[in-house]
Amino acid sequence: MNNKGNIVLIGFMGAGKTTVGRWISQNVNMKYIDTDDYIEAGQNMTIKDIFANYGEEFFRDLETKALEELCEGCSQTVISVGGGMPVRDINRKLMKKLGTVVYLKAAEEELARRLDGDDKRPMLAGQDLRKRIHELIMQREDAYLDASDVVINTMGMSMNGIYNAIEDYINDGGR
Ligand SMILES: Nc1ncnc2c1ncn2[C@@H]1O[C@H](COP(=O)(O)OP(=O)(O)O)[C@@H](O)[C@H]1O
Ligand SMILES: O=C(O)C1=C[C@@H](OP(=O)(O)O)[C@@H](O)[C@H](O)C1
Ligand SMILES: [Mg+2]
Repeated sequence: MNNKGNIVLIGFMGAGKTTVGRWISQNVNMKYIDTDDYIEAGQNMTIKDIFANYGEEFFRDLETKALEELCEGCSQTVISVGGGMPVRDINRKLMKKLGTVVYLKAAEEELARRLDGDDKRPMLAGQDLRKRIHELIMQREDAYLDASDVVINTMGMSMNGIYNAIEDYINDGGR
């Protein structure tokens, strides 16, 4: 594990970053921060309202600022980020500085099942869900791979199994 002992969870919307991050913090002695929660608390506004009032670029700037702040003070923390975080070069660098970056993957049809009916994710609003998921994954996959130290295909895995896979990677020397 890198010397700050942080784990950074990345991946597409619905991949389980927030769920896995929360599970780890509840079952292992690590703190937990979700950058979406961190941004919402800082702005006193939901992600949906931030997008509606100020647009995507403003939100992306807040994401970069959040990572910069977390790089200053975080240790022994699981950090789940938003699905778009790895798209900016600077964010990929900041995440590598922050900790071991884990890319959580799930099949597109499973993501669609999980995200169907969601109204909190502006990047998916008002479009054919399956098509939108596919299109965004195609745009983002290279950034996810470039950002990550390890990829975990979570299909059929329990929370415990996902955590064990992360721990195995770190214990095997990780990064
Ligand atoms: N491994 C999993 N198996 C089944 N459902 C899951 C799993 N991970 C997440 N979910 C469900 O998918 C939805 C999105 O999960 P979330 O953790 O918010 O994803 P992310 O933060 O990656 O967007 C939630 O309803 C959550 O309960
Ligand atoms: O993929 C994206 O661009 C986004 C993902 C969301 O987080 P989750 O991946 O946790 O849903 C949230 O940051 C915002 O709605 C934008
Ligand atoms: Mg999340």
